[in-house]
Amino acid sequence: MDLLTLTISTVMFSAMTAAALVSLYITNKTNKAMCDWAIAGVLFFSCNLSILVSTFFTLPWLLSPVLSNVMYIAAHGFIFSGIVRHTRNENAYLTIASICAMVFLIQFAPHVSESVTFRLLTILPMMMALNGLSLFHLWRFRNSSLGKGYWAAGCALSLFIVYTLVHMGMVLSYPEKLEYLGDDIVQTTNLLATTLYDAGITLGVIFIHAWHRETTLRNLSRTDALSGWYNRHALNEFATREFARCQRDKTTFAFVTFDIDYFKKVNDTYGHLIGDHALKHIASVAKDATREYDYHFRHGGEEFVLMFSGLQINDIEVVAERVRRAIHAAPFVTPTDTIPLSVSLGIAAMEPDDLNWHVVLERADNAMYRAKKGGRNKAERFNQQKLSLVKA
Ligand SMILES: Nc1nc2c(ncn2[C@@H]2O[C@H](COP(=O)(O)OP(=O)(O)OP(=O)(O)O)[C@@H](O)[C@H]2O)c(=O)[nH]1
Repeated sequence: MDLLTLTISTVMFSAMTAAALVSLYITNKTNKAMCDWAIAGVLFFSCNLSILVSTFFTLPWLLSPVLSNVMYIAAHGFIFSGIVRHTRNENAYLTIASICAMVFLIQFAPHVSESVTFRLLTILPMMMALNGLSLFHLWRFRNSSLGKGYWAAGCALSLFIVYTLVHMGMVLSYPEKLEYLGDDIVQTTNLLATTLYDAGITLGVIFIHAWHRETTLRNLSRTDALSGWYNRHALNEFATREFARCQRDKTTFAFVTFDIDYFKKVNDTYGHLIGDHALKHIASVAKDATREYDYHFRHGGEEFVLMFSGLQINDIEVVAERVRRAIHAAPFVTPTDTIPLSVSLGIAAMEPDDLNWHVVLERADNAMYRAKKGGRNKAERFNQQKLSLVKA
């Protein structure tokens, strides 16, 4: 393929990737990372276009190569900024502005302004540093919940960093052959590598975006909108998995269920809106009284479920009592009133012949029922004999 055809293909390809990134941003304008990546796509396209135009017309030196190089570095900078936004919710505009200013000014330096080789040898390391920072960020956050979406962008960045080193090697090996445009191996390889990088990084950021959406939707489908705790659907998923794991590892598996006492009275007296706020309040106090890695579910209405694995039953009783006390000690305060709240709790652990988690939950519910019968605002552990007495 001759260089002109290759250049035209590169321009067409970058136009398509820019259009894809801009379209993705338009479908979700709140996604700031995608905004940065869309800008990067447009900048890559503009650079490639300026190379194509300069094959037909002699552009002013300030436009090509000076501004063209600045745009190319800025494009890599916006990829980096999008990654920083995605992982840390910050932008990297100051870094981009500083590097672009440096690239702009450096091209006026005596040797650099006259020589393509010098220009490349100053710009390529900066580009490599930007891509290295992007890669470092993805690597640092690889174990986060969104980390699985990073591998494609990580591969594209790694390969391009390796190529940049090769490019620098070629620039040093053939300095006399380097024309800004010309039918030589450096130019051809560079256009091919740029196109491949464009494809790789575009697929990479689209994959990050898609994985983010997938994770958000999955979390939404598992979350109860009012309390922010997991919902019934998630209970089914996590309890099935944990029960099987605990049975296999011969470790403890237990539920603590709790229900708000006289909650109907709260709704009847203050209305459902205040009732909803009271529910949120209870969820927040109970969550603070337990550990981050315990499982918290809203089972429905005003009933909540805590799930524990690997914790001794006596320790679970201590946690249940802590939850009860914390809720009792934190009445719900409205602008006009202070509403005292309490909960009744039931505790039950897995027994050796249990076939599934449903029976454990049923026992915890029975124990909770006993706590209600026994005066409320208390925690009861499941006890077969006492249950018979309650039922009799
Ligand atoms: N505001 C609000 N109320 C709810 C929600 N879900 C269930 N409830 C209310 O919770 C109340 C439950 O009442 P009951 O089952 O009679 O129990 P209780 O009044 O708490 O009495 P005990 O449990 O026996 O102490 C009902 O008034 C339901 O309408 C909700 O999402 N928001």
